[in-house]
Amino acid sequence: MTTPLHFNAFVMNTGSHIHHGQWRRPDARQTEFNDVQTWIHLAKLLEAAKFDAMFFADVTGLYGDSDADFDVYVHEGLQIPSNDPTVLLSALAVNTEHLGLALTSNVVQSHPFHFARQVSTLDHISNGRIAWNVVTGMQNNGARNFGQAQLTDHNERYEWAEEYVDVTYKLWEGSWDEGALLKDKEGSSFSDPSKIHKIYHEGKRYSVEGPHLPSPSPQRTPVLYQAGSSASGRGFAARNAEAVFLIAPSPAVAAEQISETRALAVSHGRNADDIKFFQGLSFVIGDTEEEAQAKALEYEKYVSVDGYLAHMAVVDKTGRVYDPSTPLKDVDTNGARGFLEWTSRYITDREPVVGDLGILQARNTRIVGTPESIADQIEVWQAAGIDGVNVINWVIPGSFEEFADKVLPVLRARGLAQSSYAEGPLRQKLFGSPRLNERHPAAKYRGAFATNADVVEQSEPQLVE
Ligand SMILES: Cc1cc2nc3c(=O)[nH]c(=O)nc-3n(C[C@H](O)[C@H](O)[C@H](O)COP(=O)(O)O)c2cc1C
Repeated sequence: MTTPLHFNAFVMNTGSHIHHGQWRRPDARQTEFNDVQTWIHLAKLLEAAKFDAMFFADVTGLYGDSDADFDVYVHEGLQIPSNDPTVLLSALAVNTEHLGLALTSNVVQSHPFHFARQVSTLDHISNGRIAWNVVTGMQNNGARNFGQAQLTDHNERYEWAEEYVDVTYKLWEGSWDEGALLKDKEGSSFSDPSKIHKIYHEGKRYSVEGPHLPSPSPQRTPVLYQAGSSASGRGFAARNAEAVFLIAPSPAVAAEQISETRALAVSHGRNADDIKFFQGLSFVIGDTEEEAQAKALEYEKYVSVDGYLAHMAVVDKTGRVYDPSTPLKDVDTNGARGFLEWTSRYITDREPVVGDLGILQARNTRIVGTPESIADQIEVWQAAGIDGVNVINWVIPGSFEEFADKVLPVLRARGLAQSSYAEGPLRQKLFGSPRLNERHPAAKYRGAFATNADVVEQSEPQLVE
């Protein structure tokens, strides 16, 4: 019995998200990222192809340890200019019916009371199709944009995230009981005060009285996405996430990360299959192997080595990207050292240079082949334990159009992709139930504030001004 995989389109509301340089291609429409119609068109295309969700990445600033190379970011359109996905999703919600809509929001960027309200509003607008990718950031510049001197220490960022999600869980799950919203015209009561509660959160960073202002949305808590890979990141994901993202270099590495995180989830009282794992992959599709290889070379002509280097923060101590001809052994950077070492080991027949990093990044997790051979490769990833794929694009909308037209039919014929949407909110489509299960840490807040004096009894009569 084969189990269908889930498919997300991994995008960002910007010109150059992952595969840097490709926006220069004549068929690339990511240059029209400011035009809402670009995204509406893509969302409709994805829905027609029965993708599970459209997943927007986001950042709060520029990459780089020491402000990296500002010129490179600007010339490459490397995540600048970029727009806020949270705002964009409301436009996509009213133009689609079944597609999941996932936003990324960093704990640094908005107060949890405000953020929880925005998400509840979106979940109402979309009839329960919202997911939240919880991130803590990797950018000093992104932290400085929100008044921090620099990026908060790694472990502390995840402690911060724990408090942040805790506030939102209290608001989403605990503040309003079921049946609180009455809209009772004859009885003259809009809502039942005995079923709406303040949360009185007092923590290290936040003090939030409540109640939550929106009434419960279809999912209450949005589907929770996370991509932590460090020990503290994986711990956070094991406790909180319902979907975890990997960009593992091979199925074997993915299998290891998946089994470790599943075991951690079990140690936190959850079931191993309470979390679904999505591997990021990009595809170059040809009708023959030769055609696919030729297309891959053609994509490589557009690769911006500088763009990949700046994204990886492979910059010297003054923040400049290295010249592509610099031997790797001469690179002294605080950026992606692991990838540098891996590249040095991979290229053994000549002196590896900085330019190799860019090309290898473009090839990383790329599958080149016919629809049939791509489906074979996806089966290998599934055997390693993944539940889904985040499809990374070269061009918008072409990469998704091709995947939908050529690869999905082959996957469908093998029982590896859904051919229709299940009923209900996004969580119901993914897990069979619209609300978080009772093993999730947010579930403990259901009914937890019922002993708080209810809102109306507690407040003093107010004069209307
Ligand atoms: C597929 C994927 C998508 C991600 N999207 C974002 C994003 O949109 N914004 C962001 O700040 N970080 C993003 N990250 C980074 C992760 O949130 C996380 O910080 C990173 O994987 C490093 O893990 P660590 O925080 O445990 O060290 C993403 C990571 C992956 C693998």
